[in-house]
Amino acid sequence: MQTFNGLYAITPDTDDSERLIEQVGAVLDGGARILQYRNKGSDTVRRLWQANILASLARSRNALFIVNDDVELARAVGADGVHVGRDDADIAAARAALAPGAIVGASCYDSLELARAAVAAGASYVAFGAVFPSATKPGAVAAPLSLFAEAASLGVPRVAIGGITAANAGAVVAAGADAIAVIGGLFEQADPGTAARTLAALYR
Ligand SMILES: Cc1ncc(COP(=O)(O)OP(=O)(O)O)c(N)n1
Ligand SMILES: Cc1nc(C(=O)O)sc1CCOP(=O)(O)O
Ligand SMILES: [Mg+2]
Repeated sequence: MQTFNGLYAITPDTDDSERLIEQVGAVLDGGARILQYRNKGSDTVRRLWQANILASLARSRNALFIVNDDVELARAVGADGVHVGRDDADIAAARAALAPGAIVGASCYDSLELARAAVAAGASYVAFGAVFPSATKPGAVAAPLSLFAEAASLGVPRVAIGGITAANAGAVVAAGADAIAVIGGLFEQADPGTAARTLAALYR
């Protein structure tokens, strides 16, 4: 797998494809190394269309492209991988459905035990969150930053998610997160490109 670290941008739910493409282009140009297509609201046709365009955009910037939840969509657009949580496909099934070497990321919430099990099941990276209160997912469980040091021995990249912004991301990086996954801290900002540049700089 190409080095998996840095700014991990996750798309907001939107039907406005034109704006989404413009914002994602700016975020990739700002230094995001990984892009996740996450869209819980649009219909299947629009999701396929958006995912295809964003996959090309990510490829053109040498960024990894991951699809949230939907293994079939990941296959259909030739994504680098998929991200699954507790309500999604299991890790082994996702891996079996994708090309050899595909990335399968796993949500582990606030649980080191879940992370150990995910790695044993073949996860390529583990994600802990929410590290800060998230307006995108207000009900998310709170995950302490101490998890990142505790998970160092797992031997896979550790991703932080939830409420991450330019104002608090330094603490997450200092705690040991290999990547910071961000929605609102990019796509709810007046200038997503500048926000991306600020967040990506924490890994340089
Ligand atoms: C990088 C990353 N981490 C966590 C999640 C959350 O996944 P999940 O718990 O399945 O919740 P939904 O995103 O599907 O609402 C993620 N998508 N990406
Ligand atoms: C999709 C998601 N998963 C979370 C978890 O804790 O597992 S928090 C979250 C929302 C992330 O968006 P924002 O950067 O706007 O807070
Ligand atoms: Mg999910």
